[in-house]
Amino acid sequence: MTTPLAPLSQIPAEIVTVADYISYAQARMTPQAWAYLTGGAADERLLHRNESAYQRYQIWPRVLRDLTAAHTRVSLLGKEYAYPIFLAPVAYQRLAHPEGELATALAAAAMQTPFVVSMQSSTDLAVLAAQAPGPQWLQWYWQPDQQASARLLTQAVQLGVEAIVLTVDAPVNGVRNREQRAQFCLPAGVEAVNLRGFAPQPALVSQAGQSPLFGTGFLQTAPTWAQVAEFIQDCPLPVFLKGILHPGDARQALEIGAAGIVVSNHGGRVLDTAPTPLQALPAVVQAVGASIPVLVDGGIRRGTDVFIALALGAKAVLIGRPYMYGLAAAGAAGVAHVLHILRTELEVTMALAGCHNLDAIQRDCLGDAY
Ligand SMILES: Cc1cc2nc3c(=O)[nH]c(=O)nc-3n(C[C@H](O)[C@H](O)[C@H](O)COP(=O)(O)O)c2cc1C
Ligand SMILES: CC(C)CC(=O)C(=O)O
Repeated sequence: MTTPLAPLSQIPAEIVTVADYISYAQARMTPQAWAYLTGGAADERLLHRNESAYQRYQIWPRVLRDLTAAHTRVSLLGKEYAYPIFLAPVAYQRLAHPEGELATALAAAAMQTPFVVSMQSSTDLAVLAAQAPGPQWLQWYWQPDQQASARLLTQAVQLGVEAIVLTVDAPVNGVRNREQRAQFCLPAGVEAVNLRGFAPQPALVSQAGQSPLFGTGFLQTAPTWAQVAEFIQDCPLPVFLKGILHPGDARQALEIGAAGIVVSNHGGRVLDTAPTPLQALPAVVQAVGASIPVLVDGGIRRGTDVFIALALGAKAVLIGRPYMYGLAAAGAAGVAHVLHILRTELEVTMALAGCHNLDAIQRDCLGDAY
């Protein structure tokens, strides 16, 4: 087996797109970690559809508009962000780079954009808060251990976390065949450090003849609407729900007091036959109206993709794998460069589509989907 290369100390001039990072990232990870990072569920159809969905739209060029005061600022929950491209929660980032989440947090701070830290972060939340000054949100999986949950939430508030992003689409991992084939497991030294002290989750039973999931106790850790409503009510921070696709679920999220929604299929890692976020987005936006912000993630690889998502009603987007490619290839500099590439592409797209700010990006900027 070939040993992964060391991270790049300088970014080569030939890396000019997100896709250019892929081969550099792969050469710097073990095949097992690569399977975890890039894989999707089952046959990975959705993983590919998430990206190809963006190719169904065209963007109308509009000419001769005044762009002298153009900007990409976006207001969310009473705060202004420089541009609408945020970093999605990705677990165990020390699989990609020895500095893991700390490198990502430093890049996010330098690039002035929120980093949603995964609850399964391989770096301590306190270390991130102490060493990286940028806005941090915390992704959350509802936990049956209420005492440990309350302790972590209190700590997050004290550390200045600005919002909670409660992931609701993965009560159980999808069937991840690529990970299984690669026999992925966490290497020594990479663990969910913020969950130390939490009661262990029941294990899935996989003996022939026994129900592998139902009745094992595993789903006792899966929350219901009532538990999420209670969580939102008790939480001192605004709570986004991540992993909503159906407009009925979006309405229910609004009813129970969610501060926002992330339309997502978990990057194609849960149910391979789910709709793409881009397909689901317009109906979700219609269901909740202007009352709460709707964000979207999954398959965004170009600034034009960001533009299309905004035109279909998203307030901002999140990226997952793109910044992990940057992280694996070149640490904090790679993450920052990926953000810079996408931000540049978005601004160029806006200029060519005649949009001087994000409010100008509307549905009629797009040609019909085919
Ligand atoms: C390796 C990996 C780990 C992830 N870990 C989490 C996680 O801990 N919590 C979560 O809510 N979503 C997680 N996600 C999903 C991402 O937050 C996001 O929804 C997805 O990556 C977006 O799709 P994209 O990778 O095409 O940008 C993970 C995704 C990847 C690729
Ligand atoms: C620890 C995992 C459940 C993190 C995750 O959400 C993922 O791998 O997609």
